[in-house]
Amino acid sequence: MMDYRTFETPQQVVESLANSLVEYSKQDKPVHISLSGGSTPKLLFKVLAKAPFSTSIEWGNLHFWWGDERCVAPDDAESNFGEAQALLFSQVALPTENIHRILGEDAPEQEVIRFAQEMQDCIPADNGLPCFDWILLGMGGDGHTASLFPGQTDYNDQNMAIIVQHPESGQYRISKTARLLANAKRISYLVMGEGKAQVIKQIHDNDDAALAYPAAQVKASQGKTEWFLDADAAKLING
Ligand SMILES: O=C1O[C@H](COP(=O)(O)O)[C@@H](O)[C@H](O)[C@H]1O
Repeated sequence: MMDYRTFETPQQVVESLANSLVEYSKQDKPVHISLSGGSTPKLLFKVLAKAPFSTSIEWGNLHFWWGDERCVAPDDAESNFGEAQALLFSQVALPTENIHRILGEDAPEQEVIRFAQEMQDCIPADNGLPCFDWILLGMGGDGHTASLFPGQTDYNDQNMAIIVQHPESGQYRISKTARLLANAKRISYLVMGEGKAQVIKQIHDNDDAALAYPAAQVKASQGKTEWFLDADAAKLING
């Protein structure tokens, strides 16, 4: 059973996630968080960059990673890291060593190995795999999540990270695998806007196994999975 949380406005959705981040940061230990890319998390980054969140979060306890990265330079407009850096990290007291970016500018064949090794070295393992405390994922209009696309995702891939080509643009990306994502303690999908409402309805109404959407399939196998939606994204599931 999926946990759907619907909020009236995008601002309310991201404030709820930001409050979770405050709580995580108060734990007296390093907390490993994986961010989503694309356009949806921009508002979350902007809200976190301002008071009260910018000042109440204990940034030194938080370690940030990404579910996927485009193989571009960090200052490219397409860079998932670049977006978070510009909107959030440059505005708050986060130690630079707590930013674990995927090096999109490096050769993907080498970077996919280096990134996997960094996760293995830094993140406590469970079931023989790094276990993230919290993974935030987005969902594309085609039901993809991270850079796991419908029709080209191997849910049993034993690697931690893979090189992927975007099915339409051909852009190279590095993504966490479905198996690694599913090993997280908590997965929260952040989905906003009317353009995603139809896919949300399908995921809500159908058995996950019947759907080809990676966003329907990738769930925390031993943890909790939630959907954080604004009213527009949820408009076809809320009577
Ligand atoms: O390509 C990507 O798309 C998804 C969704 O992006 P959005 O722009 O519709 O929010 C995102 O979660 C993923 O990280 C990204 O690389």
